[in-house]
Amino acid sequence: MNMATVTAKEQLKENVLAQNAEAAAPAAGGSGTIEIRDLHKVYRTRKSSFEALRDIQLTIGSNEFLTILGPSGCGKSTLLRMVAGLDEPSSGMLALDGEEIVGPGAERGMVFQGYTLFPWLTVRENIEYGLKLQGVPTLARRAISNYWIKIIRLESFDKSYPKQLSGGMKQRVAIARALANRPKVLLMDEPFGALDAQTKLEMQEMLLDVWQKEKTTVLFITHDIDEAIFLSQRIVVMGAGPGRILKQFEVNLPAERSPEVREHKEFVALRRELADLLKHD
Ligand SMILES: Nc1ncnc2c1ncn2[C@@H]1O[C@H](COP(=O)(O)OP(=O)(O)OP(=O)(O)O)[C@@H](O)[C@H]1O
Repeated sequence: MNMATVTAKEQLKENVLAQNAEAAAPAAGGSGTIEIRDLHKVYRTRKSSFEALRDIQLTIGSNEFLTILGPSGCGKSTLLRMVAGLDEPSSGMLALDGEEIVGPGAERGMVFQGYTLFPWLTVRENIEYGLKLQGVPTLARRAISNYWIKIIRLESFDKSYPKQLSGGMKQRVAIARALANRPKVLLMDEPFGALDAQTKLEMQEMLLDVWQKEKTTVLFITHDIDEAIFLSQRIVVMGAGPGRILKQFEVNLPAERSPEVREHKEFVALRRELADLLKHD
């Protein structure tokens, strides 16, 4: 076989893989709009009850990057768990594209702070996991995982197991695994909280890059003011006792955010305003 034939064959294989990737990955479709109305959450035990969330009203638009910022214990994770369908409201309603959320669903991908990869699966197998469950054929799964492995720049780690990866690498795989299923909504609970400062900044840039390509609605949780401003289009600040929305801020910074944006006067002013608000709550 001469070189030209080999190259043509490889090209053909690439083309088939690419077509499969497009065909197999369900289009993100729908809009990914989340509506939260009159939401209350009370945790009850036999002896006591604790009001974790009071009167939450929030709409998160299609493809919006919205961050919930607030101190420890203000109910951020409780709220996210309800959007994920992992917990039920005591009263009120949550809906995705007009359909009430009554449990978990593939159209909502999740990334947590703790590394939740399957330790017995390789990087590639972790990314392909959800696709396999959905019955996506092998060739198409391979094409999709190739795409994601490239985006998260782990080409030489596709056969590695989670224990062989750094914290940042594991979180990149977790993001790829969630997005490989093409969810309408990506729910992220302090996903970079356990990373060192430099890795955290790199991950924030990677996430913005991916979000701009994928056009998914992102609901992100953090208690890091700079992280919230750098990533978001809108920031919702929550306070504790009981957990409630204090104030919302539009982030009027350019969509393309380079690290220098942190010196922007809008950024600096918003940082000050948010810090004041959190300090006085
Ligand atoms: N299953 C539960 N039973 C009883 N109380 C709970 C339960 N889960 C959470 N809480 C309480 O509800 C409040 C909100 O918790 P939540 O984890 O949502 O806060 P958070 O803002 O995400 O905090 P952190 O930033 O520390 O993760 C806390 O006071 C917590 O103790």
